[in-house]
Amino acid sequence: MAAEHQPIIAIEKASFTYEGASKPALESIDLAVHEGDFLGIIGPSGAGKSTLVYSMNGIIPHYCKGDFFGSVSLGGNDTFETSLTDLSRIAATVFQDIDAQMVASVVEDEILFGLENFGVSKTEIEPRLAEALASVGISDLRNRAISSLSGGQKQKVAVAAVLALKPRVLLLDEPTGALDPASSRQIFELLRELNEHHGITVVVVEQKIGLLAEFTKRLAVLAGGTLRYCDETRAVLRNAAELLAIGVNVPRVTTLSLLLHEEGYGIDRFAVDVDEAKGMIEGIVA
Ligand SMILES: Nc1ncnc2c1ncn2[C@@H]1O[C@H](COP(=O)(O)OP(=O)(O)OP(=O)(O)O)[C@@H](O)[C@H]1O
Repeated sequence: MAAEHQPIIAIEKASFTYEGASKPALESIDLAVHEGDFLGIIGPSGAGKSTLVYSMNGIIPHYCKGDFFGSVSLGGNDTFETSLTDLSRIAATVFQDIDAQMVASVVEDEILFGLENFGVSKTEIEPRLAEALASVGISDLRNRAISSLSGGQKQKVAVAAVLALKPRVLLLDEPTGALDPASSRQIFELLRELNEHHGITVVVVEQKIGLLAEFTKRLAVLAGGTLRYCDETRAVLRNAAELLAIGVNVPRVTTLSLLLHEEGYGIDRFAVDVDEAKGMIEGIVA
């Protein structure tokens, strides 16, 4: 296979059991993410979503103790054989608890910290810092105290700090968990911009199904440590009854399609957005 066609993340038969746990958090996961993908990961609480992110960025097996089977490669490097430092040059992670992730008290210092740690040369630091702030749209926050920022602004600082490191993959674990709907949407608009115009592969764990439906290209559904679906977002969402049964929400228009189908309206293709729902209802009325 030509190198450019190899997935940037390739997970093969990966299983992981945390030390002391009675059952695996991940079981026999096969998942390939190609460069340019925008993959959403969803599943009920305890499904293994964070564990899957940790296995993509090398925290598993390097940092979390437990039994790891199978293989994961990141940018063609086996995560088992590659140091966390080298892996972090390929994939940058924005963790669930951004307050715990922040190390500095002022925005520009937060970004400088990563650049200095990565050994970026002095002449390159300023342009990278300015570019990272600009690409996230927060150049005006450069000298602000992080403690004075809103949740959405902090999330953008966290994204800028990892973008300055020029990763090929951006991994985010519930980046909108603490945000209101408008700020959540802004974060996804930013992720789309980074994906479409900067060529960054995005993998995001997220509970807000409306955002996943609108912004992601593909969706992976985890439940009980196993991968139940992984396909184009719209194709996955059409499995409305199955998703609801495993505790995953679907867009409201998809639930409506399911209800109409159960009422005997013969819906053969469930709507996943408002336009499709409009077409479906016009069809029924006609
Ligand atoms: N450090 C740990 N030690 C032992 N078990 C753990 C540890 N971290 C997670 N687990 C267990 O592994 C399983 C998967 O957890 P994980 O955090 O990956 O799920 P999740 O889908 O991200 O959940 P949530 O949506 O609640 O964040 C759960 O059963 C959890 O209790």
